[in-house]
Amino acid sequence: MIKLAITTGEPAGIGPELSTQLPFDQLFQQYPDLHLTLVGDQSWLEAQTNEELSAFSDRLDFHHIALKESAHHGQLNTANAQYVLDTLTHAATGCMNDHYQGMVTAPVQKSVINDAGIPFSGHTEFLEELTGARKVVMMLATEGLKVALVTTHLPLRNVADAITPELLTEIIQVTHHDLQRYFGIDQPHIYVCGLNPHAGEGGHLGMEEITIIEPTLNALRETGIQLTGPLPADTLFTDKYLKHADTVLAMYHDQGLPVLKYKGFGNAANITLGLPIIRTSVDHGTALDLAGKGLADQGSLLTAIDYGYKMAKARATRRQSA
Ligand SMILES: NC(=O)c1ccc[n+]([C@@H]2O[C@H](COP(=O)([O-])OP(=O)(O)OC[C@H]3O[C@@H](n4cnc5c(N)ncnc54)[C@H](O)[C@@H]3O)[C@@H](O)[C@H]2O)c1
Ligand SMILES: N[C@H](C(=O)O)[C@H](O)COP(=O)(O)O
Repeated sequence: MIKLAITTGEPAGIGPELSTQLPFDQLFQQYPDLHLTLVGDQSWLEAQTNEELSAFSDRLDFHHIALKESAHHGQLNTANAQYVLDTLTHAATGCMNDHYQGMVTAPVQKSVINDAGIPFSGHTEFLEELTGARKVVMMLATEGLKVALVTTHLPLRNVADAITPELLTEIIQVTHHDLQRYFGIDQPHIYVCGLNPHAGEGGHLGMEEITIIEPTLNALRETGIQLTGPLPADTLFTDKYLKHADTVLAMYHDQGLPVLKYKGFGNAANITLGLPIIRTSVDHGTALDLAGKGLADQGSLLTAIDYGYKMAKARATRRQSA
């Protein structure tokens, strides 16, 4: 069995309805050895669907974690911030001790967790710390394009200072390793964006390409990693380059993700590389404007389940043949 935990996310957002209104019949036919556990407040979750979920009890169950206060669609409540984190902790520790083979996360509202007084910048960073991973990488994937990020949830003002040879080296090594490990790409070819407009215009529009990015890529090429770049980010995202790229490495969140989401929003997944566990997620946020209205699209959650399942299968196969 491949057991995936689905953390149902911010209770006021679209996560609970997406998780409980999945086409379970179809999913369990498509993946004959898939088992799903919905992690969250069982009463609140069951209230989001008209379907009798107990009909799938051999393949679907709940791990109940009680809300601290009643949830209401579209209304954030700091009292439930710790509940959200508890769902993540349950799923991640369950993955670490092999109770689950992976976790798929519905969206959380980062602001309400911070408003509750708990510093939180995202699942990616939270899981890096919780699992003790050395370095993780945020990568979003859709059909025909994967984009990994050097920096994640960082104010733009701080991005340039954060890009060091050490960080860039670790990010590329993790990306290279996990493209091999989970995606079966023997020699991944990574295309790297510059940081500055026109990749620095020969130093006239910024020096980071010359002082940091080029020397780091050169050193990594010596170790056998296939790298092209740094290229100007505006034209890197064209077919001429993308048809050869196994992944594009963007220097910061809004350099890479708008392109990925323009291409694949609703059919993309967010995958955390470098963790000792498998974690995939949706490509969207809590969509408080849609919560409870039955308007939220399920495509990304289905894509995240698909990636999570296939990654877990790849790992199981690897372990069997080891
Ligand atoms: N995986 C995650 O946990 C995750 C991902 C992105 C954003 N967020 C968080 O979500 C919160 C809201 O972020 P935002 O407003 O930038 O992004 P958002 O994705 O919640 O909303 C952006 C737009 O996309 C629409 N949308 C989102 N999901 C949709 C779906 N499934 N079907 C149809 N339309 C959908 C929304 O209605 C809105 O118009 C923030 O706190 C952010 O940090 C969480
Ligand atoms: N950066 C992600 C996106 O824009 O889709 C999102 O904020 C989720 O990040 P985490 O998986 O770290 O929560």
